[in-house]
Amino acid sequence: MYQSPIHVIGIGSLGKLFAHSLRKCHPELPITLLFHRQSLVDDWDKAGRCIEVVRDGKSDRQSGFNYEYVQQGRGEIRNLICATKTYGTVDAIRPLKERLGPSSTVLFVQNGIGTIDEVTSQVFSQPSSRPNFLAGIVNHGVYATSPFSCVFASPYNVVIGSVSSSTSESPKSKVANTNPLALWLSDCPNLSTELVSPEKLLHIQLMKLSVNAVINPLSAIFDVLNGEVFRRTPIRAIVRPLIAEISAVIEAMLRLKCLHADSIVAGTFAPKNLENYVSEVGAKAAKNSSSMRQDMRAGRRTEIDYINAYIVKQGRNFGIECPLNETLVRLVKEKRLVTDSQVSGVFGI
Ligand SMILES: NC(=O)C1=CN([C@@H]2O[C@H](COP(=O)(O)OP(=O)(O)OC[C@H]3O[C@@H](n4cnc5c(N)ncnc54)[C@H](OP(=O)(O)O)[C@@H]3O)[C@@H](O)[C@H]2O)C=CC1
Ligand SMILES: CC(C)(CO)C(=O)C(=O)O
Repeated sequence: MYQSPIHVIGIGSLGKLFAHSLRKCHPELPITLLFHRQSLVDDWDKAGRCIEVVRDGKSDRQSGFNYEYVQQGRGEIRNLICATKTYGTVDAIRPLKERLGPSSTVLFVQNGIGTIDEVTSQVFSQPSSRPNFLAGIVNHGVYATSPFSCVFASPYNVVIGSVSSSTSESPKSKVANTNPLALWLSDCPNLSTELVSPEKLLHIQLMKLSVNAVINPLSAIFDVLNGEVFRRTPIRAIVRPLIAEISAVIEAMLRLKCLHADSIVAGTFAPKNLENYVSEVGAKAAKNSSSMRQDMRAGRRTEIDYINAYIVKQGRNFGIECPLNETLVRLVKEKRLVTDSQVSGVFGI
């Protein structure tokens, strides 16, 4: 029944959730976990070769996975879920290049935008060698408690669609709802997956990018929970001009893309509407500590290159200056904390 097994690379919080959800819903589906470190083989044995997901305090352990050490793996990969952090994507996909081809599908489940362009140009520069690319926008909240256990802390939904990189032609598969990987995922009750057209996917990706470009860096440099970004007057003062930059860049991108995608709803990315949307999400996730704040606090690399730096880069293509985004990129990269009284000096507002 299942002719095309699934491989998962990036067995972190989301990788575990996706593998566990697929196993639970499709007990017969062959699922292979791809380990990039030899130590994961020992961790896997210690975990009893199970993935544990804890939801509402209840633990559920799923077994029956295959695993491969990436360097030793052989054979075609038909379906791949890539759940690495954005900045680790090219390094994760490159060793799999010879195993992926035009009849493979790769689903990227990541925040931000830009990884598919990098994978296209740095790994699959020949269009004839390129797999189908899907992107998943994940609105769930999951965190890992050990190498093969995680807590499904805030369930919401996943949106999946076909995507084309800006350096390639239009998506090979116009709709995700004929793709087996997308269909298997959409069967999983835990994931609440919606399959959408490439146009709608882009629209939702840009909405999520806007949210992440405001809440993530501001919560990180001021070291506050999400809700404080919209409550604290000095931080709020940055939100409006920051959104004006984001809006100008996204509208320029859409004007270009709308030649091909006229279903994108006009006006959604106008500054006022975008501000309302971003603050609504901020209110819903007010008590969350953003992923960027957590990364910065832990001294880890952040995903700023795929969020605000992406906006700065796109802005340059359209001749749009983005000084606030540039400042945020710099501060986050320097892991610099800012106090309320430093706002006017640092941001010039
Ligand atoms: N967690 C969440 O709730 C959500 C996350 N996201 C996004 O999803 C993406 C993944 O996030 P998350 O699961 O939290 O991240 P994690 O850091 O938990 O997982 C990433 C995993 O990728 C592994 N990895 C790193 N380099 C490679 C490589 N070269 N080959 C294979 N695996 C590699 C890491 O292993 P190692 O331990 O060696 O670093 C780690 O296990 C991010 O873009 C994030 O923003 C989006 C929405 C919600
Ligand atoms: C929506 C938000 C800001 C929730 O915390 C998020 O996606 C993140 O932290 O990366």
